[in-house]
Amino acid sequence: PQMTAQIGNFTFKHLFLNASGVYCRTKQNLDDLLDNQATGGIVTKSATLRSRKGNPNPRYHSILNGAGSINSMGLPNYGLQYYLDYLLSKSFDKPTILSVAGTSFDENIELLKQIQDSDYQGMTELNLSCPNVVGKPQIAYDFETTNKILTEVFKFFKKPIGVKLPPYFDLNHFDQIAKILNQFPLDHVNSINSVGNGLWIDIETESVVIKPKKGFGGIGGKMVLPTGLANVRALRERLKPSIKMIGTGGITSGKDVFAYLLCGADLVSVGTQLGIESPKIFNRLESELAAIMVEKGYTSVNEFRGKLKSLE
Ligand SMILES: O=C(O)c1[nH]c(=O)[nH]c(=O)c1Cl
Repeated sequence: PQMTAQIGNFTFKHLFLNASGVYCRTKQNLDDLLDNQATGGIVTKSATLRSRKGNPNPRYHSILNGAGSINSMGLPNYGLQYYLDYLLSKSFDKPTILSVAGTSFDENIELLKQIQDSDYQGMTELNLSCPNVVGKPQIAYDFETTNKILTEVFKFFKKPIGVKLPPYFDLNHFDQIAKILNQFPLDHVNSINSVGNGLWIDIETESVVIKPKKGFGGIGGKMVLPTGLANVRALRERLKPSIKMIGTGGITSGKDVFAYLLCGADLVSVGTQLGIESPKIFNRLESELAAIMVEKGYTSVNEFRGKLKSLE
């Protein structure tokens, strides 16, 4: 069955991406993802201008035997130049998405200016939703600042760009963020990032399980699937068709991928479960999705993408 997607001028021959931050910090990670035949493209760890060590360990913990994850990594990455060098070091047979996350308004602008002035011709994703930089709010929860940043960006940035959003939990917030995003020539929206500032406790030790922020961190994995589905569905219904959708959050099976496609996702990305299973997960997800499509008599994802039924 035909499982492909298009974002702007980029054709994805497979529907699967890594979620930024998982299995994508090093050039070796990115090559492993690239070499996997079931990945449609690759996404880098969000880059800052300079290399960052990130928050102190322990900063990641698996919850309830892999039902979820909590992380407060703190944006550890090798800096924009490292990822640009990698992306300019060879030609790629799949689309690449360079994720960036400045820790200030000015850093976000400078990151994008350097990408605009570089020879990089792939896709860029502005991460507006990192929940783990101590003292910094998630930009996309501040609608005015989000509008201000995107207004400034589109004065000079002419290459393909999308945004990574945090989960919203209020229908009016979906209305507000969609109204802002619809004003800009965005290629895509990627929803959701981790559910910010959860807390996990070890009953034995009567302690939190990660060190940064007194144990508070972003929640990912299966337990955030309902939130991810809702955000993709709500944003798809509100965003103009030219803004394509990457569905992220809690994918562990072909059924979850099918659900995201029904909500309108063009592509999906996998984080927590990728960290557990390594890139071979993409082969499993693709064959599970194909089996569901065959069983239902679908020959192309276009026959059911975005066609989630309500109960009339
Ligand atoms: O702590 C992190 O590095 C991190 N962790 C997340 O769960 N989402 C993000 O966007 C980032 Cl930037």
